[in-house]
Parts: sequence; structure tokens; C-alpha cells
Amino acid sequence: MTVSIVRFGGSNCDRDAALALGSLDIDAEIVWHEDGLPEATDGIVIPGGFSYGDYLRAGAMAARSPIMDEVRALAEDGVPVLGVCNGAQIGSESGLTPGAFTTNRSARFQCEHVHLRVENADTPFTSAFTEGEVISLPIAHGEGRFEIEPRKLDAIRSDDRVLFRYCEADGTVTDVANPNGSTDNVAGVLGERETVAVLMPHPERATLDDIGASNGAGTDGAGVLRAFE
Ligand SMILES: NC(=O)CC[C@H](N)C(=O)O
Repeated sequence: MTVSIVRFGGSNCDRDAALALGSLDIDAEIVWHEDGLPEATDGIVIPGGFSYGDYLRAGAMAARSPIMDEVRALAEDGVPVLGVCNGAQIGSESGLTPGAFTTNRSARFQCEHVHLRVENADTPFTSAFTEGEVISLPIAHGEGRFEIEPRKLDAIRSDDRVLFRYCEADGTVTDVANPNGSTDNVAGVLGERETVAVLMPHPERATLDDIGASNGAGTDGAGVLRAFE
């Protein structure tokens, strides 16, 4: 697969994503949003960062860049799309995925390792795992609290669109394990197709052996990025 990693002004995880994908022998190219998507694109990553300085709402301005029309069109054609952290905020702001990401319950930027329970292993982003498996990934965000209206929450639950939930190390979903106050502990959610996903934790920061070994992040992120193999 040839993955286009979409860079906006203020993206800062684009190179991490390229390195992580490269370490899995997946072709990846960083694409400046004004240049549009290359024709060869058959996978898309919207990376983390602080696009447009998080002004207005995190992700709100990048979501209105014309390249997002191209992303939406390819997503509808079944091209896998993954939004990570600021990319998740851009994904939800652009209507690729349901719900919204708002200010953390703590009202502070939080940077820590979290446990996640795999809720749906039947997607390209989770096929390396089993349902109910607990993985660990780092988070680093100020606006990561997933919010969704109750009716839509019921719908995504019954449609199996919750991808990951924040949990304890043993897989129990508790409020204490919920770092930012996300509704129903949701850490990652699918779009209308199981080939479109956004998540607040950073798989690209827990993929490379050397980085994982030195900062304790581990390499569970590789399982998520294998969606692009
Ligand atoms: N690491 C990131 O992508 C940060 C996301 C966003 N700027 C926030 O703080 O919520």
C-alpha cells in the first residue's frame, strides 16, 4: 500500500508516522495538504499535532482544507483512513467519524501511557489483536474527551463502531482508567466503514522497537498500523 500522511501547518507527528510505517515496510509519503493527494494513494494517515494551533477548536480549521474532500471521497471508496490524536479531531470535525473531541476532564494537557481494550477485532486496524485483548499506547492531548449524544452513542455501540475503550491493565473499564473523561471510555471509533477509524492514543509512538524499549511505550501500535500492509 502507498500511504499518504497528510501534513497541515502545525502537524507534528507526520514524520513519526512515516518512520513507524517505514519500519513495517509500508510505503509512506508525507503530503502537504495544499498539494492534494497523490494519485497512487491507497491508504491515508491524518497525523497528530496542533494544526492551526488548535485555534477555534482542535482540528476545526484543518477539517475545512480542500484535501479533506479528497480524503472523504477515497474513504467512501474503501481506502483505509486512520486519524490519530489531532488527526482524530480533524476526522470528527470533517464528519468522517461520529462524535467530537473536547477539552479533557482535567482541563490540562495529558501525556501518559494508557491501557486500551480492543472492542472490535474485525477491522483492518485491530485484526492483529483479539476482541477483549488489552494493549498499551501513549496519549498526549489536551482535547481528547470523546463526546457524543446519547442516541448516537447507542447507535455506534449497537453497530460495533467502538474500536477501543480506556481500561485497567486487566481489561476492566472503569472511570479511573478513563484519562480524559471520554463518554463510555471511548478511545477510538469507526466511521461508516470499518476501514475508517480515529483514535486519540498514538500507535506511531509505540511501534519502533528502540523507542518502545527506551520509553516504555512497547510496540502494540504496530498492530494498528498493519492495517496499511
Ligand atoms: N498530540 C496531539 O495530536 C495533540 C492533539 C491536540 N492538539 C490536543 O492537544 O488535544
